[in-house]
Amino acid sequence: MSTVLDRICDEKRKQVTEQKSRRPIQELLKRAQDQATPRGFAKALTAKVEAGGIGLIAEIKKASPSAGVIRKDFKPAQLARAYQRGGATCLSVLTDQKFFQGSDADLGEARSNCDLPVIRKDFMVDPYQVIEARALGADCILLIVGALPDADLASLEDIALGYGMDVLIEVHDEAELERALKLKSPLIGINNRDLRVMKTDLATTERLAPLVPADRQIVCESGIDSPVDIKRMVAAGAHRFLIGEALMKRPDVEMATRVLLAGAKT
Ligand SMILES: O=C(O)c1ccccc1NCC(=O)[C@H](O)[C@H](O)COP(=O)(O)O
Repeated sequence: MSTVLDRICDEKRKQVTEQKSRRPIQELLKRAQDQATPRGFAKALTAKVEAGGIGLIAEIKKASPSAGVIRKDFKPAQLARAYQRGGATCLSVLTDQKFFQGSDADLGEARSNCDLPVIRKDFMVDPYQVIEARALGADCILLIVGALPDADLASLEDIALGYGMDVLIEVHDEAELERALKLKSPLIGINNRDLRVMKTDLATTERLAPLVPADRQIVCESGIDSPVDIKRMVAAGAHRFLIGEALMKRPDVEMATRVLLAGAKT
């Protein structure tokens, strides 16, 4: 039976084929080359954690397959500024249109309105999208182990690293973690959301975190809703967090970010 992740990736493959005929790769390569150096996504997270803080990747997410529309008043520039003022270390911007109601323009708008490093949160299945991410200014990309064979993961990772971008490698179980550890990137995202059945369980991080070697950095992803959740995940060994819905559903995103981070400290 096909899962939501399968459907999203199939759709991506179709979109990329269309995009390649509309915008030739040469044009993208030139734009990617012309971008300023990436802002240092992993480095910013590590600096925050080494200073004793929580490395928060705050997500700009209008809608999702699991929640439907999360935020009607959706202005990426304002949200980016609010997240930065609230104490986020990095931003995640969902650029998928069909399933998340995001866009490439959201990424540009968010990034140009703050100083934070930004991950292009999308479903990468083709080198074209990685080059496109850099052409849009992204500082990091996401690779989902469950979506791609090892050889594709390695080649997409190499392209991103070649541009000086960081790569967040996302896993959901032990077998995917084993495959992730064959790659070069230190950032290992443990997704608490099972993308096959759309259920979220923080016990996923508790189970997998002890299996992540000390030279890799865990990013705890999805389903974090409160300071209590953060403290529970810190106890499991995670100090970097990717949080979307819990912040996006609050009218005052800056205050919600502050409250979450302050509560996690006490
Ligand atoms: O969020 C979804 O419903 C979803 C469905 C299918 C594929 C990916 C999905 N989410 C992407 C993410 O990784 C999350 O947006 C991110 O981890 C933040 O999660 P949350 O804090 O629970 O919004």
